[in-house]
Amino acid sequence: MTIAGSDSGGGAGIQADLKTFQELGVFGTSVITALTAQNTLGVEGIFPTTPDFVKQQIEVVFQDLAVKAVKTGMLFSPTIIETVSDTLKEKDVQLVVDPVMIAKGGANLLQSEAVDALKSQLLPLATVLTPNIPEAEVITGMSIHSVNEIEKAAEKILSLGVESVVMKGGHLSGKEAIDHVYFKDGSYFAIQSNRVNTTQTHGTGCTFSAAITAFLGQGKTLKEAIIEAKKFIQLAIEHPLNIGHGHGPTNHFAYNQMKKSFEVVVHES
Ligand SMILES: Nc1ncnc2c1ncn2[C@@H]1O[C@H](COP(=O)(O)OP(=O)(O)O)[C@@H](O)[C@H]1O
Ligand SMILES: Cc1ncc(COP(=O)(O)OP(=O)(O)O)c(N)n1
Repeated sequence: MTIAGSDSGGGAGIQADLKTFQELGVFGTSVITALTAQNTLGVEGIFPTTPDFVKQQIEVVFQDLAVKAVKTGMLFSPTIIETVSDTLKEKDVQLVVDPVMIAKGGANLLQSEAVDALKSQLLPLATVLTPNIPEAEVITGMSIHSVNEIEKAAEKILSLGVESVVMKGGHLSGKEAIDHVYFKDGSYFAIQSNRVNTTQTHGTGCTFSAAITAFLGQGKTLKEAIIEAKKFIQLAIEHPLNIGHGHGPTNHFAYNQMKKSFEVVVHES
């Protein structure tokens, strides 16, 4: 299940999640928290769903279908976060939280007053949190520029009650795109791939977290799911569709077309 906003342009949000689920052979269900009028150039409008209707969508799906894993994306407001948290805490599922805050074009996809609810209500339910660097900075109140600061921020995030955190390196510079993964039990690994010099990165975070969710739903361990999701997003970025006039979407077909010839580098400590 994905609980997220709709991207009318199809590159991020619910649409990216369902395309990822489909490519990975997983039956996707969706709970829409907001409609956005959006394309590769930016977000032009946001129309949130009422919290009661968000709850109704979740309950109706759970009453009928055996949901194995859930991800959250754009949740927009404190009341939607409270509703999603209250509803999910009754369910026995693995939860991937992508703390979507600001779109690449600069639009606010999470009201600033919603950050407290995210931290206090949703994060304690998360199997894994997948912040990019700016999101990790908002959650921790720290500024993050080095691996040392990434580790300190991860410790702070783990203290909020999440089981594990993937500190995504997409927003840093360097020849490699490195994601650092920390677990509550103190274990750690990092996954490294070549940084692609491209503007075709709309929806990278949504696609990556949806792939983790799909692999968890198929029964992979969290570590296996994160590593395989990194392959999915790397191939999706490396083979862009080159559509639209702004930040184009990633290519959800690439993993199935090319995965046999590709591995990412995993560092353990
Ligand atoms: N230019 C890039 N080349 C290779 N991998 C990237 C690139 N940009 C992002 N990634 C990867 O895509 C995933 C999503 O990261 P990121 O873009 O930081 O998330 P978000 O969309 O939330 O900002 C991460 O695994 C990150 O390492
Ligand atoms: C409806 C919706 N949800 C999430 C996002 C942000 O997605 P993300 O994967 O972080 O990609 P960018 O916005 O950074 O390209 C969105 N734009 N719309």
